[in-house]
Amino acid sequence: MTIQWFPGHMAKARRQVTEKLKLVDIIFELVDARIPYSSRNPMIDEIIQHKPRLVLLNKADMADRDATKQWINYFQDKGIKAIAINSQAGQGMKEIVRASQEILQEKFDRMKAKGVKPRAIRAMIVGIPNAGKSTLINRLANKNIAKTGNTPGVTKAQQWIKVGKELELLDTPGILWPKFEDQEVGLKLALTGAIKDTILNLQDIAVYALRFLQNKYPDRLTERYKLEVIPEDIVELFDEIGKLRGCLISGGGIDYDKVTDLIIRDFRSEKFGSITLEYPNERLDPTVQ
Ligand SMILES: Nc1nc2c(ncn2[C@@H]2O[C@H](COP(=O)(O)OP(=O)(O)OP(=O)(O)O)[C@@H](O)[C@H]2O)c(=O)[nH]1
Repeated sequence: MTIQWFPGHMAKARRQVTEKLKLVDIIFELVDARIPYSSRNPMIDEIIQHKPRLVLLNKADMADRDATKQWINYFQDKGIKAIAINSQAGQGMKEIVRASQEILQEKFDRMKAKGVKPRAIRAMIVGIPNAGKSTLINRLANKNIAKTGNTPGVTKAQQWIKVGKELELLDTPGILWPKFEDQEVGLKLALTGAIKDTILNLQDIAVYALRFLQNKYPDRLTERYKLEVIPEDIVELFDEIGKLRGCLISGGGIDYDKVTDLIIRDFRSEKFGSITLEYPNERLDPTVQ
């Protein structure tokens, strides 16, 4: 699915989330653990207002463990609970329920004191395209998708998925737009697959990946392509990888398109290992001192 975020789309996406806010106790904000800053919706705080939230650092299996810990602390410092999960393998699912209960403990205690009958926590997942929303919903539903009846009192019928006795999840997630504030954010989104390749120049994405590896993980780059040295010059680096990998055009020159595809594919399929593309201490968020 190609999503083009025009102002009208953004307004609609926002309205859809806003409409459902009143139905839930908590928002599960799903972000990509490799780019927790760039994969957050820039207006999320404004959109969800004071609704309790749990940040889920998804695809933690593809991210650097130490970086993920730093991100959890970063959110904690902002007063937001965050946990690392792997929706594909179903890791962290119990933790989601536990963390939600912890966050909502006071609210539910108050309800109990007022004599309100105990009920399951109601939640909704929001996130940018490709963050893993459907994968997480399927995991939490655990194949036994037990759609409950419509919630009375709302004009449009809502379907809820029961997750054990403790949690009910809206079956349609809120899709929000990513940040488009600068080129680097765009490159990170493209490299991790959050935006369609056609939006950005593929070679720019591959160059970004190579530069990142050159700086942060030279050993992994050397090891993957069996490089003797890593040329500083990016064209030379493309040439070297092309030669070693046989990415050649018929006359014998380097086929840069092939090298480009190779690098992007290798990154996405974790041939360079688990990698986080941004750290909280890089002062990415202008609102953070
Ligand atoms: N390695 C890994 N891959 C994941 C994880 N969660 C989701 N994926 C993969 O990420 C891709 C996107 O997942 P989806 O569940 O389709 O994402 P979505 O947010 O529903 O995407 P849209 O429908 O575009 O909004 C799929 O290829 C999933 O298999 C995870 O925790 N680890």
